[in-house]
Amino acid sequence: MGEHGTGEKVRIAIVGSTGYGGVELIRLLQGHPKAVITSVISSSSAGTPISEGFPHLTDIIVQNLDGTDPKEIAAKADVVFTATPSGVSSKLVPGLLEEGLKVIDLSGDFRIKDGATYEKWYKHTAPDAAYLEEAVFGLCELFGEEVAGKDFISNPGCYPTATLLGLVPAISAGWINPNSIIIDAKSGVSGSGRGTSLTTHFAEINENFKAYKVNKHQHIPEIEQVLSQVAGEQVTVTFTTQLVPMTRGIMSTMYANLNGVYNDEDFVELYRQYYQGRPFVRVRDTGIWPATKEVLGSNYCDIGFAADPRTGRVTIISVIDNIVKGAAGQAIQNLNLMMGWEENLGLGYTPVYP
Ligand SMILES: NC(=O)C1=CN([C@@H]2O[C@H](COP(=O)(O)OP(=O)(O)OC[C@H]3O[C@@H](n4cnc5c(N)ncnc54)[C@H](OP(=O)(O)O)[C@@H]3O)[C@@H](O)[C@H]2O)C=CC1
Ligand SMILES: CC(=O)N[C@@H](CCC(=O)OP(=O)(O)O)C(=O)O
Repeated sequence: MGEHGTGEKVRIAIVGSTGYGGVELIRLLQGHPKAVITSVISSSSAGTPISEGFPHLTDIIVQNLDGTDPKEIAAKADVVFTATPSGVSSKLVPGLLEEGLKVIDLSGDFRIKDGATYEKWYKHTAPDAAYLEEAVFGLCELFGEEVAGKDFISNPGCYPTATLLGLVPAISAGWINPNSIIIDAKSGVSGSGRGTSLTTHFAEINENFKAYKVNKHQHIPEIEQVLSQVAGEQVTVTFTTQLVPMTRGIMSTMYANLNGVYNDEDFVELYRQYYQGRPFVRVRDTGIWPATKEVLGSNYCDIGFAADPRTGRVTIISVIDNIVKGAAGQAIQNLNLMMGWEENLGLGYTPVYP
């Protein structure tokens, strides 16, 4: 067993390794100095080489895909990432935990602490309350200390990651009215996973820009849960999601009423202080707003501001790569924190540009 401290690598299994999140976990973990992938898992293609479906992994991952039996996974791995759809993770994870595996789940199944709220937004049966309680919500920059030493982490959603990193410092400081927040968020199409659908096929998305799930998106309760905790009062937000014709990237543009007179420099200073020592949040100088390409392929979240004394509002712009900081990268950041390693171990990717 490759435990921390023995000099051996920690053995990793990836369930859902044939999806976008799983394939990105493979890419990023290949360069991790303390972890080694020992099992890539598929519920539909077990027994075949992963390079059959993903030729870019030829000569990189040579073993065949394994099946989903928890005992077999536990025989090969110490930590398992479940990069599986919501409604699937809730059924898989309990068996994996029972086998003594450490689990990092990428789905929305264990993020919402109240089962009834989860069922309302996700339309799936909620996991048992004991698992919801055990799961640590792994938004690393906010709850990293709670992740250390734990066995079960629920990785945050892509939109909530960009949005919460953009809003929490200003709410914590009392600079904005938490119940005035409007979030206008855009995502590349990979955010909806590898499966094809009418909304995401080329002719529908190319040279197009469309809103979806307006006021009904399943990430609303996740965002409100954390903002309410930080604000110390019930917070509700207006949240609009839009698909843009690009592969990766999320831009979350947030508007809120200011509680006082603050300028751009004040915001830059507040956020730099808040995220001091956190390697993956970069706060832009005034007047320089982030773009999705500036974080592409990396675990960075870049944030910029425009405070407007004329309207009494601030605009906060936050960008991430949805599959890295919004999924696989943050999941590895959680692995690092869970194991007591440096937060940025194996994650020092420079953004791909252009
Ligand atoms: N894409 C993104 O940007 C983000 C995704 N997420 C979340 O991460 C998770 C994975 O997303 P993503 O990779 O995009 O999704 P994909 O649809 O691309 O992949 C999901 C994978 O899950 C596997 N799967 C499906 N059913 C089962 C099952 N019953 N048992 C085991 N495995 C199963 C499938 O592989 P197979 O058929 O081979 O088993 C499939 O490849 C989801 O919960 C998603 O919401 C979170 C943040 C961002
Ligand atoms: C572009 C796009 O379609 N994105 C997806 C993100 C889904 C996701 O990540 O789902 P959970 O976090 O809830 O598991 C969506 O908006 O539903």
